[in-house]
Amino acid sequence: SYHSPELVTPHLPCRARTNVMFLKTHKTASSTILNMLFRFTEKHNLTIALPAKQLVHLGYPETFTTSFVEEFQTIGQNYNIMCNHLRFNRLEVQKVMAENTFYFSIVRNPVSQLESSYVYYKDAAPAFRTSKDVNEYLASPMSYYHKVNYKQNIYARNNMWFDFGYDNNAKDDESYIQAVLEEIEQNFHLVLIADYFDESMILLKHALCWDLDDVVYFKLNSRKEDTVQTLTPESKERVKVWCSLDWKLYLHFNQTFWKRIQEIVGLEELEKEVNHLRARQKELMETCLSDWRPVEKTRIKDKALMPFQSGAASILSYNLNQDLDNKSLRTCQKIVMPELQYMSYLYALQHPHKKRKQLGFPLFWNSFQENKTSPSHS
Ligand SMILES: Nc1ncnc2c1ncn2[C@@H]1O[C@H](COP(=O)(O)OS(=O)(=O)O)[C@@H](OP(=O)(O)O)[C@H]1O
Repeated sequence: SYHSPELVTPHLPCRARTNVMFLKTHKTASSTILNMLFRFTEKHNLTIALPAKQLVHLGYPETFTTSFVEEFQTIGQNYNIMCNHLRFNRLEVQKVMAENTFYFSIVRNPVSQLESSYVYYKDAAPAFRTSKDVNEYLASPMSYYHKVNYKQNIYARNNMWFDFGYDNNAKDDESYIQAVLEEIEQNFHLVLIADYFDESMILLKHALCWDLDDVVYFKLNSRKEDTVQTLTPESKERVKVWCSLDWKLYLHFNQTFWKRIQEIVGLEELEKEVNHLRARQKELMETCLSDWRPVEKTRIKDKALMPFQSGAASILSYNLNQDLDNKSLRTCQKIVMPELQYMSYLYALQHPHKKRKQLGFPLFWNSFQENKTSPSHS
């Protein structure tokens, strides 16, 4: 039988990794991970590579270059964390991240990923805009997806493949796909699976030598039930053909994911730790939230916690408990804070002399300032 070194020396000491690059793919639970990495950045006082000037992403959908990073000219290859949306390009990313950086990403079953993408990017992608619903789109994608719109249609086909830096319209060729998968294996230490999110968090925790609290999260960017479209069984099969590059990407990394779980964690330990994670999450939700579940935008009391809305999706968020002490309030605010708000908050902290991000949200920054001194703010 297999003897890991842990059996001999029970708690092999390890040090938390603090140089981490996360490739934020689209509609894959990546905002939930970004929030986690933002909190980790603050906890350890790390330097994070944020979008330059008034950018909200690191140049996406353009291929990443260092010019998209705020103050790269002065900070150089000394960033600890990078996790905002970007289209991956190893050589340029390496110029930003410290030598011993841990690279990871996440993929999701393309069937649900595409449906989520369809609703969220309904207005942004011409192929989605001109079709009635996702089933109609999948019945004959080529009648909505045209070459002239390739650039705006990145969300409409093999979007994850595109995010990793590859051609999302490439031919489904076995040796090409193999070569890409091998390259991704080389560039990334770990690829997580959104469909097994809690298991992913435990694997990440082990790989990075982090604490349980570092991977505790509230689900962000989820949709109101009635904006989720139901795929017919035929549509589900069609996604696997229409997005065959993403489908093969997913199949491959789903396999490596479970191999890594067995090597690093073990199934028994995994179950135990997933239960711990869920218990801790529940505990935090009871402390932090006034409504147990996420609520839709019209019911969000603090406008500063309103998530960005897009397409035909109704994106949910949380209402905080009104009587939190200062310390809990700060913890709770951060764990529910939507991407754009948290990004511009960190930007103001790390680049105090630069012009603040103009997000067009109602006095979001002031609202957080007020919250610090007046916990009963609503
Ligand atoms: N923890 C966890 N577990 C499982 N699924 C989760 C989790 N967190 C977010 N989500 C789902 O991920 C979808 C949002 O993805 P992203 O945050 O990557 O979207 S975005 O590209 O940044 O806009 C969105 O999917 P849909 O609800 O299908 O749209 C979220 O519900």
